[in-house]
Amino acid sequence: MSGMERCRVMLEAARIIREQREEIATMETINNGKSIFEARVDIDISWQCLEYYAGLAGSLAGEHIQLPGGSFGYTRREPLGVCVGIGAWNYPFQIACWKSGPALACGNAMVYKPSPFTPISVVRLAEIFTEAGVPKGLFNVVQGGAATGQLLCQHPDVAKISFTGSVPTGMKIMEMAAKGIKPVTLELGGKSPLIIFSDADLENAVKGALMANFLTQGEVCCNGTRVFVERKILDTFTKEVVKRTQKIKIGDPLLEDTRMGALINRPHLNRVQGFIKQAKEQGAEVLCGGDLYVPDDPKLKNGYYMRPCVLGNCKDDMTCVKEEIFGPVMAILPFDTEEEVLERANATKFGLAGGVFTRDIQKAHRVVAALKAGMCFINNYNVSPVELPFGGYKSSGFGRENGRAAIEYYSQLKTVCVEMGDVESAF
Ligand SMILES: NC(=O)c1ccc[n+]([C@@H]2O[C@H](COP(=O)([O-])OP(=O)(O)OC[C@H]3O[C@@H](n4cnc5c(N)ncnc54)[C@H](O)[C@@H]3O)[C@@H](O)[C@H]2O)c1
Ligand SMILES: O=CCc1c[nH]cn1
Repeated sequence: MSGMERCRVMLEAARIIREQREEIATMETINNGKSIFEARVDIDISWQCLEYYAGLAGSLAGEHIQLPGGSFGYTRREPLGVCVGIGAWNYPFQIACWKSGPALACGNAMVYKPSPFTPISVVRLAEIFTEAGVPKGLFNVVQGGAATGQLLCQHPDVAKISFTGSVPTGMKIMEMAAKGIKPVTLELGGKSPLIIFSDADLENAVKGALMANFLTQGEVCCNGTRVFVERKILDTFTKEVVKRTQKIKIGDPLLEDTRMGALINRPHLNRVQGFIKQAKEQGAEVLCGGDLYVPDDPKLKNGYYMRPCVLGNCKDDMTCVKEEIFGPVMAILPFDTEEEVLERANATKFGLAGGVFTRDIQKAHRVVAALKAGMCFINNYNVSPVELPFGGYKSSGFGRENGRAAIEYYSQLKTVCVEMGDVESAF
C-alpha cells in the first residue's frame, strides 16, 4: 500500500477505537485492574497514537541530493519487514498501539506478544485493525510467556524487536537481537527523580507528585518515585501529599469514583509489600498507607489492593530509593541546593524520566538539561502526548516511541546513486 492508503486504514482503526472507547476501557480495566477512569485515558492516548502515525504515513519520504556533473542521489525510506512487539502488563492496549502505530505507518508487519497477565485487549486491537482494512496477517497476536517471546526474537524472518518490560528481560532480548543482528528498541524500567523547589506552586507540585506516583497503582515505568523536596518546604509539602494520598479512593476499578484499582497479581503485591517492610527495617518512616486494603464488597475481598504509601526519612542508599518498586510507593527526600539535588537525582543506573517544579523558568531549563533522563517534565508529570518522543537513557533502554522519532526505529534508509554521465573507470 502507499502511505496515503495506509493512512486511511489507520484513521479508520482510530475511529473505531474512539467509537468503542467505553467497551475497550472496560475490557482494559478487567484485563489490568486499573480504574475505568484511567483506562479511558489510556484508550484515548491509543487512538490518538494511531491518528498521529496515520498522519505521518502519507508524508514519509526520502530526499534528493544533487551531485557534481548532473548526477544525483536519492534516499528511500523503506519498511524493515516483520517487526516483533513484546509488551508489559501495565498499559496493555496502549503499549500495543505505541508499537503497531509507527510499525504499520512505515509499511511493516507486526507480530505482537502481550504479557500473559493481560492477554485480552490486544486481541480486540487486532480485530479492529482487520475491521478497518488492515490486510489479514499484517498485525498478529501471539499469546505466551518468556518461551514464546524467545522464539519470536530468535525467528530468522523477524527484522526488528521492540520490547517494553523489565531491565533483566531487556538484557536477554538484546542478546537475542545481537545474535540475529536485529535492531531493537528497549523501553525498560526506571527510578525517576522529581525535584520540587521551594518557589514552586505548591498546589501544582503536590498534584504533580501524586500523578508521578499513583497512576495505575504505581505500576508505571516513568514514575517519579524519588521525590526530592527543598528542605524549606519539606514539612508543608509532605503534609499536603500525605493528606491527599489518604483520600485516594481505592476499590472496584469499574466504579466511576475509584481512582486506584488492584495490583496486577498476588506475587507482585507481595513483592511491593516486601519493599515497604525492608524500607521500614532500613529506617524509612511510613507516613501513610503501605498496608493491604480490603474493600467492603465481599466479592473483592481477595483482591490485590493496597493503600498508596508515602515514605519519609528516606536516604539515598535505601533499597526503596534505589530499586524500581513498580507499586504505589513514593519516597520523599529533602535537599538543600540545586547542585546537590542534581548529583543525587542522576546517581542511578536508570534514566527514563525526571521532573522539576519551580516558578523560575531559567532554573527549570537548567535542571532538565542536566538530568540524565530521556523524558523530562517541567511543572507537570506523567502526561503522554503522542507527539513527543518517549524513551530512556542508561539502563532504561534506548530507541524512542511516539513522535516523529519513532519513524527512525521502524524504517530503514536506502540510498540510490544515479550516474548521469559515463563511468570513469580506474581499470
Ligand atoms: N519504558 C517503558 O515504556 C515501560 C513501559 C511499561 C513497563 N515498563 C517496565 O516493565 C516492567 C514491568 O513489566 P513486566 O513485569 O511485564 O516485565 P517483564 O520483563 O517481566 O515482561 C515483559 C514482557 O516480556 C516477556 N518476556 C519475559 N521474558 C522473556 C524472554 N526471555 N524473552 C522474550 N520475552 C520475554 C513477557 O512475557 C512480557 O510480555 C517494569 O520494569 C517497567 O518499568 C517499561
Ligand atoms: O509505563 C510506562 C509509560 C507508558 C505508558 N504507556 C506506555 N508506556
